[in-house]
Amino acid sequence: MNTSMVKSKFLSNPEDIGVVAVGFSGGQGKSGVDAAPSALIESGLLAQLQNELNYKLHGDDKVNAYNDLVPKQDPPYRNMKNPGTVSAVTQRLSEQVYAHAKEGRMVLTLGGDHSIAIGTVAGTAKAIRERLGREIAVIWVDAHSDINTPETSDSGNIHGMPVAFITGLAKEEKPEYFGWLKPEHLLNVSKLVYIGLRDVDAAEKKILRENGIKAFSMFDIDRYGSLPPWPSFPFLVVYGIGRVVEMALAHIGNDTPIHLSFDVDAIDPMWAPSTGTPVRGGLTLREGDFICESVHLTGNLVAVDLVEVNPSLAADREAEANETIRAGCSIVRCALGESLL
Ligand SMILES: NC(=[NH2+])NCCC[C@H](N)C(=O)O
Ligand SMILES: [Mn+2]
Ligand SMILES: [Mn+2]
Repeated sequence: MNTSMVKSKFLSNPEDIGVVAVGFSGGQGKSGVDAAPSALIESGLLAQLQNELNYKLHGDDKVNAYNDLVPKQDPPYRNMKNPGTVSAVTQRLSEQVYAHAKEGRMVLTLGGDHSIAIGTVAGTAKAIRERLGREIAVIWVDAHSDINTPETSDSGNIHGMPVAFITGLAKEEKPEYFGWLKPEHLLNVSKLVYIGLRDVDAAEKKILRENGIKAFSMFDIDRYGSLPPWPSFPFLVVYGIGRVVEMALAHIGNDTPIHLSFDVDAIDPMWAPSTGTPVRGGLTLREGDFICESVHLTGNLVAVDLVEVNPSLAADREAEANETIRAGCSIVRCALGESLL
């Protein structure tokens, strides 16, 4: 870890990162998102964390495929597609994340589709409760709110539901269908904050409203421009992302361990086109990086997920996939402090 970087005060080993590579696509219908971890690693992400940012990496750099966990038959249950597979994989992943977080290290999870956040958040929440007696907060950076319950979802894709499961808004008793989620795995809805939303289903809007969940949409990022502090440039409007991040962090409180779950589709398709559900009008690459840099600066970060990079979804495959992978690498490096001089 370089000297200028901020050591997270909630980690007993802030120089250490537990890496979990999750080659999993079962939370949605498009193949290719399972190839993201190896693409990110091959492009040099882990080597940079090790050699340039000077972190010590733990965990196997081989990608987990979890093939042993896939049930022979996995019919829909409560409208969910691949429910048994996603449940089993996220349960195993929660144990992997927990094991790293219990050691007091930062956990970096490379997905995979966003259903895997059921496992990562569950693992972090449980470890931080046990280690520090504290609740985590989650900053969910995404074009989507991923808070459908099985009943409200139109698609049946579990990558549109992880937030409902980790907050306990979606409940299920059967252990093979997420019933393994216990109170110690769950996130308090008051500790959840979204940034970047722009494609939220009507039923999801209702859930957000009814539960008073803090969310900053793209509209909020545009509208919260602040007045310039420099009298000589009275025409200049300071861009809204700074205020939005400030408000998001204020909502969480500055003494709370943070899990950052970053869906690459939060970034505008101009910079991150290779993803399963792209939505135009998104964050610039700099805004995405800025969110991560700001979270790093808090010194409260305990876990980062990067999800939904799908190298095989690109019109001009080589070029667009490479752009998206570059964007993803940049996001992770910013969260881990590379921007500080
Ligand atoms: N992680 C994602 N990219 N999620 C997209 C979700 C899209 C839609 N709201 C659904 O429920 O299916
Ligand atoms: Mn998304
Ligand atoms: Mn998502």
